[in-house]
Amino acid sequence: MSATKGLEGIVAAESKISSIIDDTLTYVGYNIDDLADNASFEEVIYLLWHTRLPKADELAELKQQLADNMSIPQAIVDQFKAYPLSTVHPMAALRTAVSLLGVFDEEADVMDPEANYRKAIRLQAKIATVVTAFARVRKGLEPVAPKPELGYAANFLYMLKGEEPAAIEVEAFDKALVLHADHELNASTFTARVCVATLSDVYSGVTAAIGALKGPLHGGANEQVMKMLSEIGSLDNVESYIQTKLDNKEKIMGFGHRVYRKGDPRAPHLRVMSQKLTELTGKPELYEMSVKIHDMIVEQKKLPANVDFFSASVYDSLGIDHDLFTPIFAVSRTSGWVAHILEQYANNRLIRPRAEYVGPGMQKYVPISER
Ligand SMILES: CC(=O)SCCNC(=O)CCNC(=O)[C@H](O)C(C)(C)COP(=O)(O)OP(=O)(O)OC[C@H]1O[C@@H](n2cnc3c(N)ncnc32)[C@H](O)[C@@H]1OP(=O)(O)O
Ligand SMILES: O=C([O-])CC(=O)C(=O)O
Repeated sequence: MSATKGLEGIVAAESKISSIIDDTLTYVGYNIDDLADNASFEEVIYLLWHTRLPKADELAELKQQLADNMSIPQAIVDQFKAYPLSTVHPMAALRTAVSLLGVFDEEADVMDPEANYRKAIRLQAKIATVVTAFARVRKGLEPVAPKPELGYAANFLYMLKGEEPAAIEVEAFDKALVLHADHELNASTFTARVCVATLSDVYSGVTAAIGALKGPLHGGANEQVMKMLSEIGSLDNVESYIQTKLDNKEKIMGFGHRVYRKGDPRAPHLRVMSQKLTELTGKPELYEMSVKIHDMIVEQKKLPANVDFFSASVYDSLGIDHDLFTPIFAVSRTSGWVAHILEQYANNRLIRPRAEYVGPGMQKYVPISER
């Protein structure tokens, strides 16, 4: 037995949900470019959960179900108020709150497919409220109740800021949600599947996935990209900052990918949005800096940008706090996690690989007094 470091190239599950073949990403066979340009996030949720696009009445029903389930237990808001708010990261708050949602869901451990689907809707609906409520509570503000007549993306921005977003903001945010919704067997989705393959519950699977997404090698990279852009500060500083990092053999966040070689097909969509939004908000330098970084990394490291690189300047342009970028990724990816969890339950087998033992050979126990 010999180990493959990082399970690179190992096919660990069959899935009908999304595929990456020759650098092309599809959700259920629909090209991500097509979906990014045409589908709403709610349509994508339906697609991932039912492996087909919804008809008009089915989409209306899902939107209604999401709107009806957005409120969260007051106990979660009260918990937030008790946190050390100046230091707690929103991803830690989210991880804990999703676990708490499970505590308050009477059906949490009911394992039939209908109950699991109802939980999927509740979780997808409430996770937007959880993230926005935490974002407000830590600023000493009260959470804003969702408006049932708004779509998912608009409601998120409304609950975050307390005012209805402009159409262009909704369009950009909705597209970002579509682009982040699913991605084959990425680290957090794999984590979710491993968790529920023990027949643990949906909330445990998503809580585990949030923990995996939090790391800077995965979803946490978008916040780190913004940190880097803020540190660089101006177009003039890009070259020396990036060159120093490269000379020191440091990783540049938002670049590289385990699966894509030619490039992440989501990045060009985010790049276009970044250009448009930074111009609109009067911060075109942020986009120009991003492009300069991009060109240096592509030229010197031959590494293309991944989904996290241009999303940073997109979310910044939408006036979103930088440490909320990864929680927003989680809000979108919940749709994919849940799709994979339901798929895992439908054809389950415990996921239990082996480890190649590389420690010492057989040893004889030595009493503590003789060590
Ligand atoms: C949503 C997402 O999760 S997308 C990914 C988000 N993560 C990031 O943007 C973090 C930065 N990128 C990375 O760390 C990596 O590219 C990963 C984690 C995404 C993929 O990692 P892996 O497939 O394991 O590649 P690995 O980390 O082994 O890198 C291979 C080589 O490329 C280099 N490399 C990879 N990414 C980068 C980068 N962003 N900057 C500089 N060098 C890099 C590594 O240093 C390594 O070089 P070496 O062979 O000389 O040691
Ligand atoms: O697939 C991966 O390894 C990471 C990624 O891009 C994602 O989860 O969107």
